[in-house]
Amino acid sequence: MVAPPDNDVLWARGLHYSYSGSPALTGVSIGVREGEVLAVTGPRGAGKTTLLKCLSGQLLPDPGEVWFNSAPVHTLSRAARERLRRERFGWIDSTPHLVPELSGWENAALPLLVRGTAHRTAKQTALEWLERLDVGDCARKKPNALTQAQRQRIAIARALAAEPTVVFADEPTAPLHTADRAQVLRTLTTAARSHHITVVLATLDDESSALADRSVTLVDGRRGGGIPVPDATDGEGRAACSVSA
Ligand SMILES: Nc1ncnc2c1ncn2[C@@H]1O[C@H](COP(=O)(O)OP(=O)(O)OP(=O)(O)O)[C@@H](O)[C@H]1O
Repeated sequence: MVAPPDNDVLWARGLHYSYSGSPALTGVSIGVREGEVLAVTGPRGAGKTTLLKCLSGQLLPDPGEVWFNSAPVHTLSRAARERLRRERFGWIDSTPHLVPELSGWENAALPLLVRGTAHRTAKQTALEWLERLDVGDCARKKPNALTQAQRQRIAIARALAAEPTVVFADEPTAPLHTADRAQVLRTLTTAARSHHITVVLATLDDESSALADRSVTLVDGRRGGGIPVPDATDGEGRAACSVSA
């Protein structure tokens, strides 16, 4: 086995994945640098979600290798991969999956409470993240009293509140109105950068990938040509990186 480069928080080589014999990834290799926001773009069905699931240990590539912080993920047991996901990764889906019985802040605090964070600290942290995502007024409401956009902002707060090493965001602004999309995505990327959280963002949308440091394209389960983001600077003035082939 070839060891991954030290500065890649995630590194994957030769990823293949098929659903019942139908290929979704056919030999994708990718490195994700620590602290970067990497956009994975490509048309519907290109394999973006499957790639994020392989990188996050939800799916096991067959064959293929995934390394996190220079340690192999693809050889871990299911339980060890679940623990890794719980402790080091966050996931934002294209639709918010909140626990209906819990209030907004309880949903946002859930990963912290599961980790054993003190109740008071978990609540305080969750409330701060809800404020940052402009849903502070939803803290005491149950999901069924909220709009889809409010629920999605809570799901984003939940993913960030636990300050994971990597957040995987699979078309996270899909349920939002166009006017909300850029603002929520900017909040997500700015917050992630200020907390040194790496983001792998699957998106169909050019506006979203413009907020990333780097962009890679999938076409039919393979890497297409990468598009360097010409002048992607965020509020902190971070410069764009070029694509690694
Ligand atoms: N659970 C599944 N069972 C069978 N086929 C699947 C499943 N999930 C994805 N696929 C197929 O695998 C291929 C890649 O899908 P994937 O969802 O990874 O692509 P995507 O780029 O994320 O697409 P989208 O933008 O539509 O979400 C597609 O052909 C899709 O139909």
